[in-house]
Amino acid sequence: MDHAADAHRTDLMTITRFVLNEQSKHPESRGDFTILLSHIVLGCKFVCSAVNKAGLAKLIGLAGETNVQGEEQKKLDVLSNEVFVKALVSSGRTSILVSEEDEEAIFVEPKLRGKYCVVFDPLDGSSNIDCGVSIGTIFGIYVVKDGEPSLKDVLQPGRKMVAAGYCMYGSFCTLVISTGTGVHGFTLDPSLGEFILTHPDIKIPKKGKIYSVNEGNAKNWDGPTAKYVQKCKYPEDGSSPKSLRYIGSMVADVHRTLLYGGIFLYPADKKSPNGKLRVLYEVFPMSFLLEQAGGQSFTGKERALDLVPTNIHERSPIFLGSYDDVEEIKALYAAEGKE
Ligand SMILES: O=P(O)(O)OC[C@H]1O[C@](O)(COP(=O)(O)O)[C@@H](O)[C@@H]1O
Ligand SMILES: [Mg+2]
Ligand SMILES: [Mg+2]
Repeated sequence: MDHAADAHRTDLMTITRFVLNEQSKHPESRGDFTILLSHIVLGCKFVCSAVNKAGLAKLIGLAGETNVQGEEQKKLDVLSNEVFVKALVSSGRTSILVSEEDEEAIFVEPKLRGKYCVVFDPLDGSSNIDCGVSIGTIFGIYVVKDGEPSLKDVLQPGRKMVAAGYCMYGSFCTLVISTGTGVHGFTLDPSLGEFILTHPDIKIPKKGKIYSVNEGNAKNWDGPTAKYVQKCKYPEDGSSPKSLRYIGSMVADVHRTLLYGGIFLYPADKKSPNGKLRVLYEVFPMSFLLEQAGGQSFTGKERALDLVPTNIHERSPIFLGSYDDVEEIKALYAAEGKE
């Protein structure tokens, strides 16, 4: 799809108009989701602005340090967490929040409660903050069951999410979301302060030419991962080797995978048998988006969205990307099971 040409046809569709259009397809809807999303969008704009100023404002000092005015400086991930917690609580549409930055789930006080639970990584790619490389925010949304909210509302398989998305703070600011009817990408116009639909109905290429993994962990990989990466470099069918791209920010690596195709891996290894990435606010939202775009996501054992987490910061190995590329790694794990 020619996204540049499509951007013209979208007639300056802002994210607010887009979500209101979606809402009008559900006559029973009372606009709760639209309000929640507008608060998430506000959080993204706020963090985007802080990220853009970080190099100058010395926001990237260590948490607890003081700046020249004697004010306490906050690390960007601490600041981003505060921004999102405030934005989500003040929406009046959430009951439970799970953030990478908070050890415990946050239960919203009864008078501000609403029907959603939001799981999020307020700032993903922390190792890239200080050098100005793309970082992002990842979020997933569940509906809270009736009655007193409890951890059971969040410890659910990823397929139960009603929406997921991420915002990438890169050379421009991009917000990618899915409410279960395809994946749509918006780009922030800084002069308008509006996210404009630039990438409607994103579909990941069926097969890609890029693999993305931290190869520094290779000596500890299991057989199927090692075999897969070997095949990327030395294809047995005589085709060209895949290119390696690895930014080290999941948001940026997954965004490129979504647009260009290929595979992103954060596998298990001998040192980290559950991999590194967190199920609720990294693996699930990205898997939801990739499936909605026509790709796949696999843990080495099962479809990632079928996992049932038992604690809020649980980790899982992850292989996600183009349908055919993920099929190949699935076949290698299936073959290992038969050896
Ligand atoms: O440095 P490594 O081990 O390759 O890990 C990179 C991964 O770690 C992360 O930075 C973890 O996320 P946080 O920065 O939110 O902790 C991912 O964005 C990225 O995919
Ligand atoms: Mg992260
Ligand atoms: Mg983080």
